[in-house]
Amino acid sequence: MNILDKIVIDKRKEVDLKKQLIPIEVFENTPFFNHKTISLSKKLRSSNTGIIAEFKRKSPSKSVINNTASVKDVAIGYELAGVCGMSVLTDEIYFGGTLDDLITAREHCNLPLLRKEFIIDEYQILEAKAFGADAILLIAAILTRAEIKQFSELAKSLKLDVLLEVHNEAELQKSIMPSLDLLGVNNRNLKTFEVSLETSKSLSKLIPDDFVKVSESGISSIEAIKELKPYGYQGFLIGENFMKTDNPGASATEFIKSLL
Ligand SMILES: O=P(O)(O)OC[C@@H](O)[C@@H](O)c1c[nH]c2ccccc12
Repeated sequence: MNILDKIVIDKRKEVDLKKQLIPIEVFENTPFFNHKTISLSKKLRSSNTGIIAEFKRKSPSKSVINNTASVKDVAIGYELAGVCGMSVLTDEIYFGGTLDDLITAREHCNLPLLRKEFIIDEYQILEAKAFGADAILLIAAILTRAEIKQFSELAKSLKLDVLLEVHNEAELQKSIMPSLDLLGVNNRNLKTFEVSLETSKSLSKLIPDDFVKVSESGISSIEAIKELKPYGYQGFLIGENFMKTDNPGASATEFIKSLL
């Protein structure tokens, strides 16, 4: 069994348990549920840097990345740096994140917020909205086409943007549909953790122009971004490169300065 299979098994248990504890009516009555969302795709279309900066404490591939940074400081720092959006990991077991991180980020910045989660159930999409998200991630490797359609249509009805993540051509072909806003190519294979920017380069030509193209993972230099831009990428999702430093916000500031 690969790590992705394990994550999905644990996620199923977690969601089934939560469903028994918190009914969706609770989400529908939260202040953020009817809040106007900020579109990540629109922001990326009009940006010349396109950085989506992530809050990530640990990961299965790297174990601890940053145990001390506060989500409040990082959200404020990322916004000051001029990033286009912030991605907040909410998976606890494998990434050390929580839904509280998402709401804390919401309270301290006006950036479009992506809930970074292994979504396998509609419940998590309602939850994302209730905790202040503007966009959700759907991972093609763990969903059928029917699920991608059902989940993305629900997200759209809640005015959430949808970032669909693929890692190869088959995942991309099975996923293309009008209810998606952003198409992300993960340079990291979630089953083996191998990272290569070539994945973004080779899949770019297969992504229709109506989607905002995002290159995800393993981006640690300005050169990488300059290399990827000619392939049509308008979004660059960066986690570790900022989070591994003492001051992720300041690192993002430096990065963006040298990009402009
Ligand atoms: O830290 P990196 O290599 O810059 O990667 C960030 C982000 O792309 C990565 O965290 C990620 C991309 N897709 C995911 C799906 C689930 C969990 C995490 C991810």
